[in-house]
Amino acid sequence: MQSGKVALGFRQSGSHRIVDLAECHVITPELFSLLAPLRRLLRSQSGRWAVDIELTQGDQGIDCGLRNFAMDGLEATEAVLEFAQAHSLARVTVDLGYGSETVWEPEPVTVTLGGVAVSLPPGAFLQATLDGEAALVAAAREWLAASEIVADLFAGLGTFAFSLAGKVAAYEASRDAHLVCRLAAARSLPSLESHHRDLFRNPLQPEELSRFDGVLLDPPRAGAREQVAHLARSAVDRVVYISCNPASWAKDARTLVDGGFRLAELRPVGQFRWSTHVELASLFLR
Ligand SMILES: C[S@@+](CC[C@H](N)C(=O)[O-])C[C@H]1O[C@@H](n2cnc3c(N)ncnc32)[C@H](O)[C@@H]1O
Repeated sequence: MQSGKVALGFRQSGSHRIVDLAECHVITPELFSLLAPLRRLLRSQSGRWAVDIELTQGDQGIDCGLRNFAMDGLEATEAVLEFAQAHSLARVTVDLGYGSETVWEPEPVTVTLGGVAVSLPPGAFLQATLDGEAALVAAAREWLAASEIVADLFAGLGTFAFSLAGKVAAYEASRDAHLVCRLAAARSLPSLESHHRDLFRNPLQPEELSRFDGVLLDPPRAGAREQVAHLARSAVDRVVYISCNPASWAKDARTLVDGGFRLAELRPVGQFRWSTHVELASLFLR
């Protein structure tokens, strides 16, 4: 955004250039319909800004997070509130470098995971699309149907944990995500326990893993080198590995195979249409 001129869209592949979106067949029509009003809102701000905008469809409507957005003074604040009200947004948060500040949230925002409403912390990780999420969850449910107690590692808000049939112990490093998962589980799914844990620095040890008859992991792009090394040395014989990065998945898969696992099934999930990005759902057995 530069003195009244606004380019609103995604970055061009391999570049910092923003491609100003005229149409988009990737995001949902509901999200796309917000782009014109967002352009008007951004145009009302003075100066040169690179604003990061995050739009999420929650149970109550659209959650809009604005980062590096100068909401200085009463007029700017009123413009944001009018924008939120006019478009029936579920929430607007503004982050000027000190964390997300909620400026509009008539009702607490939730997302429903496995039938359970879970509070949505601003900026929390969610799978990018509902159908991508459904395909990944279906694979996990199928492969872990007979498991009585499952560890869900890198669990986030509980996308998988709330959808699995047996008892689940969820492990997650983000405090916000762990706390909302714990709260929703206490209210609606007592068979789910949520643990706050950094699995890079403090992965589950082979003896801790021995109480599980299935382990699901869904790490960030870097993969889960330390955790997978412990899994390879554990007594666990069923691992469901969900990955957003085939390169780190391949390295971790090598470690599992060297530890005696075989790759029983692999399902690519094209969650990001018209991109080369692919998610993997995989089942390792021994
Ligand atoms: C790809 S997301 C998956 C989240 C969840 N499984 C889902 O489908 O919504 C990876 C998750 O790993 C968490 N994470 C990142 N580094 C971590 C670490 N060192 N230990 C534990 N969790 C971590 C992130 O906060 C994020 O929630």
